[in-house]
Amino acid sequence: MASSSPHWVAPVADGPVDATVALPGSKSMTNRALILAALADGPVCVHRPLHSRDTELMADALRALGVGVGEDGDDWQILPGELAGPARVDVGLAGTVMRFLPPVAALARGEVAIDGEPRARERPMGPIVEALRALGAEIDDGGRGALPFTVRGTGAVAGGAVTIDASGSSQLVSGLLLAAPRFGKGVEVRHEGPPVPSAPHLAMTVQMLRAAGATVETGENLWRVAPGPLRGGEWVIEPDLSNAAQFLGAALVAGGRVTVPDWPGATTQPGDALRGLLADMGAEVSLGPDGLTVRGPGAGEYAGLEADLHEVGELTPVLAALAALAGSPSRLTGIAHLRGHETDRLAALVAELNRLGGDARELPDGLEIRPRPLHGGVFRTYDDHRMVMAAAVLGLAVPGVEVENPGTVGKTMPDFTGLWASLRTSG
Ligand SMILES: O=C(O)C1=C[C@@H](OP(=O)(O)O)[C@@H](O)[C@H](O)C1
Ligand SMILES: C=C(OP(=O)(O)O)C(=O)O
Repeated sequence: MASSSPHWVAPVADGPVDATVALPGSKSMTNRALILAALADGPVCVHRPLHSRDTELMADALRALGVGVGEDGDDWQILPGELAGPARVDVGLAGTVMRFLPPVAALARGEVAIDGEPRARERPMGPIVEALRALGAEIDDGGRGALPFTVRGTGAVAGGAVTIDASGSSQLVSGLLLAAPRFGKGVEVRHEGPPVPSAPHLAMTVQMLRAAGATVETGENLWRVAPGPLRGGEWVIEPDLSNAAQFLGAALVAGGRVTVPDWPGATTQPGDALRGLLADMGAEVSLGPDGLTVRGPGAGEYAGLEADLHEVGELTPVLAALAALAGSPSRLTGIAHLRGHETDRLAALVAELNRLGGDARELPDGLEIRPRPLHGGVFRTYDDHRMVMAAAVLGLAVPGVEVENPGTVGKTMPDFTGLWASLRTSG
C-alpha cells in the first residue's frame, strides 16, 4: 500500500495499564462468512463484521461478481446473486482475498481479472491456481503461478480430487474448501509436502462450512467437502483474538491489567493460544464473565518464550516485540512460512528490532531474540499491519519509537491508534 503518512510516535506507558479494550471482529471469520454468504441459497446477515481494508476488499470483490453487499448499521447484508464477469478484482495485500476469491470467480460466468499490490504478486499462489485447473477451471496466469491472472469462468466447476502442497499457506486449502459445496463433485483436497501451517484456521474453515450446512470430512492432510447447498441466515463474528495480542501484551510490558471482553469460551481462532503463551511468559491469565484478563509485571520482569508457533504464525510480530523486552532470551520456531506473509516477517523483525539496538537473529525456521536495552528510532513497517502493532508494544517501554506508515495497520484494525490510546485512559 503506497502511503506517505507521517510517522506515529508510539506512546510510552506512564505507569501500569488498567484497561478494558473491546476489539473489532475477526478478519478471518468475516472474510469466510462473506464467501459462504455469497455462495448461499438465501440472504445472509453478518453481525459485528470487521470493517477494515481486507474485509472491504472482499466485499468489493464479491460486489464486482454480482453479489449484493449492503450495510445495515454495522452489519453486512449479503444478497447472493448469479456470479458473473467481466469483472476486475483487487486483492490488495489480503491473503484471504487472494486465496478465497479465485475459486468463487471460477464459479462465475465470464472473465474475472485478479491482481493486487506488488507484494501480493510474490505471495504463494501457484498451488491453488494448479488445483483449480485440475478441478476444471480455466485460468490464464501467463505461466507465472502467481498474480495477476484471469479466471475464465463458465458458470460451473467440475470439482473432484486434487493434491496440493499447502506448506506455504493454509489459505491455499481453505480457499478450495470454502467454494467446494458449489463444485459439481465437491472436492477432496490432499496435502503433500512439509506440514501445513495454521491448523486453527483450517479448523475454522471446516467449522464455518459445517455451520452453513456443508458436509465436510477430514483426515490427516485430507479434507473432503460434498456438493450441496449452503444456507442463508446469520453469522455473528467473534472479536479478533489475534488482534488482542498487542493489547494483552501491553499488560506484560507496562505492568498492570488488560481485559478483552467477549472472549469466546470455545473458538477456532489461533489467538486463543495467547492464553497459554502469555502465561508461559509469566503473565497471570484468567478467563471469566468479563472476558479474558491478563496481568503482567512490566518490561524485563517476565520470561522469554520458547515456542513452536507453526499453528499460530500471525501472533509472531507482537510476540517478538514482547520477547525483545523480556527478562530472558526467546526462541520462536516453526514459522519459516512467515517469509511469504505481508512482508518477509522474519527479516523485517530482525532488521527493525536490531535497528533499535536489539539482538535478534533469524533461524532457518524462526527467530532467536535476546533482550537488550533498546533506544528510540524509526521503525519501518513494510506495509505490514502487525509490524505497526509490534512497534506499539516496543514503544510502551522505549521512548522515541517512530512508526513509519502507521496507516498500514488499517489492513485489519483501522482504529488501532485510537484503541491504543485508550489503554492509557480507560480502566
Ligand atoms: O485463513 C486465514 O484466515 C488465515 C490463515 C493464516 O495464513 P497462513 O496459513 O498463510 O499463515 C494466517 O496467517 C492469516 O492471517 C489468516
Ligand atoms: C498473514 C496475515 O494476513 P493475510 O490474511 O494477508 O495472510 C496476518 O494477518 O497476519
